[in-house]
Amino acid sequence: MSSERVSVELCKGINGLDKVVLREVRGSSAEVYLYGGQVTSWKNDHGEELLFVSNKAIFKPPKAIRGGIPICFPQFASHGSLEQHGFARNRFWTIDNDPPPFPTNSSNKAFVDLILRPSEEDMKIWPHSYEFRLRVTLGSGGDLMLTSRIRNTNTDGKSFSFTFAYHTYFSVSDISEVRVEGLETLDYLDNLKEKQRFTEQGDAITFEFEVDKIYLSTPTKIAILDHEKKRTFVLRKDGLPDAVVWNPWDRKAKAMADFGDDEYKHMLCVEAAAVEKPITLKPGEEWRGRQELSAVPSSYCSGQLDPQRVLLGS
Ligand SMILES: O=P(O)(O)OC[C@H]1O[C@@H](O)[C@H](O)[C@@H](O)[C@@H]1O
Repeated sequence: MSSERVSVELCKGINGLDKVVLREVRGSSAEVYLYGGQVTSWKNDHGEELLFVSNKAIFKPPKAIRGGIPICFPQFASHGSLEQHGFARNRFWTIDNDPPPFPTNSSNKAFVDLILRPSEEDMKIWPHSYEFRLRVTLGSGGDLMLTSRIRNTNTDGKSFSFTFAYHTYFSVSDISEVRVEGLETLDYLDNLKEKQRFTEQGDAITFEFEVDKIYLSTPTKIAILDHEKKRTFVLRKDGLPDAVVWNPWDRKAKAMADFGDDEYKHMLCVEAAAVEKPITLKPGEEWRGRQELSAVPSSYCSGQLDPQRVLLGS
């Protein structure tokens, strides 16, 4: 799994949990815990951490790791009868050494393939047979790509439906200096208002209090601008029409045992998701959902991403 250009190493992480470390030749890296199939670190070629993981994160089952990129499957949040965000994030995944071929070319890239199949206990709470294959790839420019392939392997002829999210926690310098572009004017369901539907106003999204919204039918590209860090995250997605934006703010932060009281200032979740319309698979069918993250240095001032706004002077 390694070449002279890139490396992929299986080693022990916190509490002796297995993790895979991906390294790219220019120095960027990523870490993936087999517990949860969860990316917990993504660093650029200066060694700067780009994802948020709480200082109070508990790296111990059954609690999901607070930060990085938890996988929400087969249920997003409380949109169903399963535990919050489903169970994939607190199961042990295994390395898949012989995955079916991928259409994308991963040569010269550091990647790892993981797989999750249901245990007998899982079948009691969600009575479906599936294969969930996750490929995590670190691109040559340090981009981080996650591709999920979920296949219905039921032998009883039954379809199943699920909701899904890559629950990405971005590390930001100061939440009050952050804006999200690409979600303006869209409809969203507000989790803080009994999932009622509203329409976002025209401006880019900024943060002054708790936010927990599911934006619907979003564009494939969303930008998260961190003015203080002079960094822009670009999230590209495929197969995932929705985008969740979450920051717990101070009151909810205090209520979470595995999250520091002030840490809400330094994180923002923007989650490529399929929530409003669950994905349904017949036996033998496979679904794919892809998220690609890049972090680019920027000197963006408000509105510079959109030349139209600069012209209008708003
Ligand atoms: O604490 P958890 O289960 O990891 O969930 C964190 C948050 O995850 C977000 O995706 C949800 O929209 C929020 O409602 C939820 O509070």
